[in-house]
Formats: sequence, structure tokens, C-alpha cells
Amino acid sequence: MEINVVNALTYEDFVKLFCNVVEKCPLIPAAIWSYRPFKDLADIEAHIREFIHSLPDSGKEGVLRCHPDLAGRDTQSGTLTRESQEEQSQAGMTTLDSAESLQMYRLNTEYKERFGFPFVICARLNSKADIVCQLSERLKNDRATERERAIEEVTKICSLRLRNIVLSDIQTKL
Ligand SMILES: NC(=O)NC1=NC(=O)NC1=O
Repeated sequence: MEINVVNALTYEDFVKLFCNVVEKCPLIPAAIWSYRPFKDLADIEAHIREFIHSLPDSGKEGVLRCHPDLAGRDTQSGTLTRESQEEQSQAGMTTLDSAESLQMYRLNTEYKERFGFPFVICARLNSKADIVCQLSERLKNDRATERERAIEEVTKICSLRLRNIVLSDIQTKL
């Protein structure tokens, strides 16, 4: 899809297209619409990254809290967003055996109790083993370090979701 097609979108169509590039945070495309016309896809990504990095710590933690746990309640009950469902199933999070599920539940719970927000990682770029390893490793971080690390993962998830939209045919998305 040409960037000039994106730039020509009405506000409503722009937000409808990009509403979930950051999980359950339609405020973000609603806000960056003000920066059109965009030079290219990287320009859209840069504005989203800038918006998130300019948030106060509470805002960043709010963005993180909008993410469903990996292999969590939403995954079990099938209430994930389409994007999360695809990402989690691709990382093997939807076909864990009972021991793996219990391990993810315990690690996610420990992580949330320690940091006050859920563990977030770009599932498309990690295997099941990577995710367990990262979750165990990142538990050792201090809160400020881990908040930034998790936000880094949010921007990776966002970049992949943006590419998926912009590099596919826009007409099928509206
Ligand atoms: N807690 C999470 O990391 N959730 C997710 N990561 C993804 O890439 N998709 C998700 O739903």
C-alpha cells in the first residue's frame, strides 16, 4: 500500500486501520494522525515510538497493562484480539501442555507481582523456549530497566503489525 493512500485516509479510516497496532491502544493512532502526511512507514513507526517514549512511567505501564498475558486467561478462553491470537499461536503459546501452562502461569504471576504490569515480549520473534528464558531472565531486572525493556518489545510488536497492514492490500482492511 502506497504511503500516499495512508495519508489520504480520513481520520475514521486511519484509526480503523491502525487501531490495534499497539494492543488495545487506539489513542495512539488517534494521536499520531496529527502528524500526517507521513513520509513512509518508518515515519509512522517513529511517531508512535516517540508518543510512547514521551509518556510518563504510569502511561507506559498503562500501555503494558493493555497486553494480554502470554498463554493467559484470554488465550485459554479464546478472547484474544486477532493480532494477539496470531502472534501467540505462532509462538506456540496456544498449544502448551499442562506443565508448560503451569510454568507460564507461575512466571507471569511472579513477574506481575514484582513489577505491577504484565510480561510483554514480541512473540513473533521468539520461540516458546526463548519466551520462558526471557521471562525468567527479565524477572531479575529492576522496575525502571524492565519497564523500558518491555516498552521496547511493544514497539517491536507494533512494527510487525504496522508492516502487516501497510504491506498488505488496504482495501481488504477497511
Ligand atoms: N504479553 C505479551 O507479550 N503478549 C503478546 N505478545 C505478542 O507478541 N502478542 C501478544 O499478545
